Amino acid sequence: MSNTSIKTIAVLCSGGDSPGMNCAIRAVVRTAIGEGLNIFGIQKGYEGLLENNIRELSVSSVGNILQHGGTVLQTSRSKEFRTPEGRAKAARILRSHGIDALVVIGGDGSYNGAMKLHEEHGFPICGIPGTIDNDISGTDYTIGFDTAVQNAVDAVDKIRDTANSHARTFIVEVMGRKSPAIALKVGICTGAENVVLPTATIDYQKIAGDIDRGIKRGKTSSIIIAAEGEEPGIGYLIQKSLKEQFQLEAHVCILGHIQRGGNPTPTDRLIASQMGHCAVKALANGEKATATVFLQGKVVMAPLSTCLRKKNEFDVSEVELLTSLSI
Ligand SMILES: Nc1ncnc2c1ncn2[C@@H]1O[C@H](COP(=O)(O)OP(=O)(O)O)[C@@H](O)[C@H]1O
Ligand SMILES: O=P(O)(O)OC[C@H]1O[C@](O)(COP(=O)(O)O)[C@@H](O)[C@@H]1O
Ligand SMILES: [Mg+2]
Repeated sequence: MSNTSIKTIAVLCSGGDSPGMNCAIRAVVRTAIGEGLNIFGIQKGYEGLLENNIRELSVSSVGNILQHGGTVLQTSRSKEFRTPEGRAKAARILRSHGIDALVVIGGDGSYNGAMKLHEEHGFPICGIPGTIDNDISGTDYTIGFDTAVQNAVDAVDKIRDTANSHARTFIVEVMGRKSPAIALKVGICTGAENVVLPTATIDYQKIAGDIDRGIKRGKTSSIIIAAEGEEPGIGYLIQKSLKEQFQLEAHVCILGHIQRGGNPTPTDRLIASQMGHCAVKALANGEKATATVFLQGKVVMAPLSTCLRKKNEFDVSEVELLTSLSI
């Protein structure tokens, strides 16, 4: 049972959806009810909150959802919530339902919004990291990353089949904005000849040299994994440069949103369930501004303030691994 004055919690998803969000929602709802709390679902993230799109949830509202990708609560990106006036309106709407704490499932942007809501209006907040990009500071893992990598690896394996049959080079563009995480992991797991990361300058000479060396030693295909960067389409720029500078022909495949859908992997289901459970326990225990994080293989709590930064650093040893295995 809750040992604070908190009686009613609400949960929302915000930013890009990610597979496993439904597992987190289910865990939040069922843990809250187990703690004797009322639990509300806010539809469509901060935008839905500002439209008062809120309903009470029950144990059965979240039945039969954990195996599905996407989010039953839906999600959004909201300009209005970025303004102090928007957040004041959100606070008024939350209070009108008797809601006294909020669980936000989302990425670094959603966390920054939640932190402001806490600082400006005193709402206790607990964040659950949900984004395929694995780019939130303070946590080794964000829900959906494993499924997105799995989806991309499946796709690249298929591309490899046709690339081999025609002796072709493919540039496969993966999601992740400024985060190198998906590109690097997919590159290692598919035996890519090269990975182009969002923060690095592109070394076309090296890419062309690697492809040429591979062909000379009898390789029948080459795959370059490119992280999309701020906007999709970098694959076509790489294609153009390889053609113009080295007369090298390459095909482009942008995997896009296919990476973000589909049934969550067991890893995502497990971590999301643990995080949803811990988030409610933390609020029920009187925590004011925390987030669930995954550190050293365990779900634990951390101050929300340590999770507000977008993470785009990567482990150099992973690049070394990829490079040394793709000779
Ligand atoms: N600095 C901020 N201040 C207030 N709200 C923000 C801020 N950054 C993001 N948000 C809110 O969070 C939403 C989701 O952020 P976004 O960066 O798109 O996704 P993610 O949370 O997945 O990183 C935004 O549409 C906006 O409403
Ligand atoms: O949904 P949109 O607007 O197409 O955004 C695509 C972006 O969303 C993501 O899938 C996830 O981003 P967030 O989780 O930070 O919102 C990125 O990998 C991708 O660049
Ligand atoms: Mg983000």
